[in-house]
Amino acid sequence: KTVTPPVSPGAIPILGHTHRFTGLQGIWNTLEQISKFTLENGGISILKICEYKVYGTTLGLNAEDQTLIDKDYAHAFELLSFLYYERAMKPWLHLPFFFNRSSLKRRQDKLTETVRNILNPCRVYMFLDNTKRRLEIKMNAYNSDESNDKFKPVLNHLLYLADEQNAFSDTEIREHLNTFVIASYDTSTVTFTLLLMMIGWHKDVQDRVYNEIQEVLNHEDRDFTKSDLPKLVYLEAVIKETLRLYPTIPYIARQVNKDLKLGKYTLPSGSTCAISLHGIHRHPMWGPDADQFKPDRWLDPARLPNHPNAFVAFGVGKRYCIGRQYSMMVMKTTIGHIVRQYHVHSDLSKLKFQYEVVLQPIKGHRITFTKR
Ligand code: HEM
Repeated sequence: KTVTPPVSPGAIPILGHTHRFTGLQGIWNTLEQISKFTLENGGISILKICEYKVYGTTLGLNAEDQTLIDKDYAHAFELLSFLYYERAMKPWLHLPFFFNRSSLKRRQDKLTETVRNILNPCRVYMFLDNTKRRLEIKMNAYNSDESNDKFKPVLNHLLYLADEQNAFSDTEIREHLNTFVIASYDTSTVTFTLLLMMIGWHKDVQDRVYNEIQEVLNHEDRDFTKSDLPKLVYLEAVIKETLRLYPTIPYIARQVNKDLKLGKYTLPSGSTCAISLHGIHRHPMWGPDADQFKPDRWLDPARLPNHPNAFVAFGVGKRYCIGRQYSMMVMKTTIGHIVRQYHVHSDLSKLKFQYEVVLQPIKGHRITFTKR
């Protein structure tokens, strides 16, 4: 489904997280390009931007390259995530006996196969200029100066380690790439959408974000540098508060490997345990205003719960999100660029979600930009 809202003069409609994979083509490296494209076409999908970031950083693909993993790969992932949710909602399918005989299992196997075949390292090799040549050129450029800041896609690292140190098989490379893509694109998209919704609705918050950015950049028209990002303290508080109220992954799961006593209950060894991150973030330890959006709480340690796992939007323990730091940088930079140039508008009262593996805004997530 491609949803294209009407363009009203002076306003730039951005489709929040509309139906994924809208079929729009194009890459937007800068907001100028985004807004130009938006105005010409009536709307863009935030997902498309995040998708580009993910494919770019994971695989090093540019605009032309992306055709390799366009609709089939993306669509298969989307459906897989939905099937996972469908199984979770049907307790009888939790039992392997029923699940293995179900049409859901057959669909899952087929989609898994699609994903496997598309992101086959051999095909990625071929795609990167038909041979490894381009990859080698890239790697030489990177290796010649370790201290430079040049961007290295994950794929380059993996292939390099595989070739030079025999560290990974093709299958392992493929599985790692899949993990990166699936763990990063939808989470980033939804978080980005929610952030825009929050600052679009809370004008006072948006003004403070804007003022902080102007101060950190010294009112100069320049890009952010690495050293600017830690200074965006209020913006970080806004990001955390958004993720606290709406953890993009509302539940995580763990396998219980020995009987675990919790109060008067025992979780038996071998069972799978779902942990509600949403529940932890709304727990009374956050105070009577746990349900309210108050970024200021992050600026005063005395207002935060005295528990190391009170904020778990990026998970907890050994399987904690490895993209956390990166995500914070991306969110700060992207929101920073948008707020510098645009007023953001949204209507939070109409926002509706659906629980899937990643929380899905399904209604009321229209975001509008007007030029400052
Ligand atoms: C705002 C964006 C993101 C959120 C909210 C998020 C959240 C999470 C959560 C809740 C987990 C599960 C941790 C657990 O089970 O305890 C996770 C795992 C993971 N995330 Fe993220 N994530 C985000 C972005 C990213 C990005 C951009 C990447 C890649 C660069 C990434 C890579 C991963 C990987 C590889 C795992 C699996 C780690 C493991 O099982 O050891 N994530 N993430």
